[in-house]
Amino acid sequence: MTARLLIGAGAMGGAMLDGWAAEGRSDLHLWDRRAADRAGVARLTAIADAAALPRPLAVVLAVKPQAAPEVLAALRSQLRPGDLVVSVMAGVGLAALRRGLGEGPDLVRAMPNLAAALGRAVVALSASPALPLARRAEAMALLRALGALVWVEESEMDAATALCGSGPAYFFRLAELMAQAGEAAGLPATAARQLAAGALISAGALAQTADVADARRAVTSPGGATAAALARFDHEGRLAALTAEAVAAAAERAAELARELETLTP
Ligand SMILES: NC(=O)C1=CN([C@@H]2O[C@H](COP(=O)(O)OP(=O)(O)OC[C@H]3O[C@@H](n4cnc5c(N)ncnc54)[C@H](O)[C@@H]3O)[C@@H](O)[C@H]2O)C=CC1
Ligand SMILES: O=C(O)[C@@H]1CCC=N1
Repeated sequence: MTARLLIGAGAMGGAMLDGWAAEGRSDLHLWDRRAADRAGVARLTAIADAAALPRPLAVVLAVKPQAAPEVLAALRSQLRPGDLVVSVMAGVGLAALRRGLGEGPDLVRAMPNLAAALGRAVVALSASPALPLARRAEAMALLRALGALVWVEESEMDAATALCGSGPAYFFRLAELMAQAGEAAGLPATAARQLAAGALISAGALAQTADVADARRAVTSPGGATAAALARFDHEGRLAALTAEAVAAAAERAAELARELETLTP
C-alpha cells in the first residue's frame, strides 16, 4: 500500500485528512510547520524526514502557492524515482512543479474543495498526456475518498479551480445574501439564516439526483413565486453576466498566482 505524506494541513489539507480518516488508513504522514498534531497521523519533525518514509510514497502538496518555491526546493532531494506528487495548489502548473521537483517524481494536479472532509467534494484532475494510466489510477485511488473525480486538460485547470475549488463560496455568499433579504422581508434573523442555509442544502441534495436545469424548472411553477424571483435575477441577463465576470476573475487570479510564482525564488 502506498504511504501518504501531506504537506500543509490548513483548511484544505485538514479537510483531506478528515476525508481520508474515513478510510481508516494507518500510513498517513504530515509535514506542516505550524498546524496542530492529528490523531492517527505521524508528524515529521522536518521535511528532510520524508527521505526515510516507506516506499512507494504519494506526496500531496497543500500549502499556499506562495510557499511553493520553498517547499518544492526542500522536498526535491527527499523524493525517490517512482514517488507520486499530487498538488492541490491553485495556479501552480505542472511545468513549475517539474522545475521545482526535478525529473524524479510523477506529477498530478488536483483541485478539490472543502467538502473533501465529508467525502463530498468534486475534484478536477490534470496530468501530462505522457503520464501512464497506472499512475493516473494511483492518483484516483488517493483522491477517491474525497469525492467525485473529473479529469480536465491542464489548460482548463484555472477555469476548473474557479468552479470546483472556489465554487462552494459563491453558493455560501448567495445564501448569506438570501438570509439578509429574508430578514428585510420580515423574517427574524435566525429563521432567515436557517431557511437560507436550508435552501442551499436542499438544492445540493436535489442536484445529486437531477440535472440542475431540470431541477430548477421543477421548482418554478408557471406564474408563481419562483418565476417572479428568477425574472429579477435574469433581467437583461444580469445574473449571467455577473456570474461570467466572477468566474473569469477567479480563473484569472489563479493564472496570476502562477505568474507571481515565476518571480519568487526559493
Ligand atoms: N481552501 C480551499 O477551499 C482550497 C484550497 N486549495 C489550495 O490548497 C492550498 C492550501 O490552501 P488552504 O488550506 O486554504 O491554506 P491554509 O493557509 O489554511 O493552509 C496552508 C498550510 O500550509 C502550512 N505551511 C505554510 N508554509 C509551509 C511550509 N513552508 N512548510 C510546511 N507547511 C507550511 C501552514 O502552516 C498551513 O497549515 C492552496 O494552494 C490552495 O490553492 C485548493 C482547493 C480549495
Ligand atoms: O481561493 C483560493 O485561491 C483557493 C483555491 C480554490 C479555493 N480556495
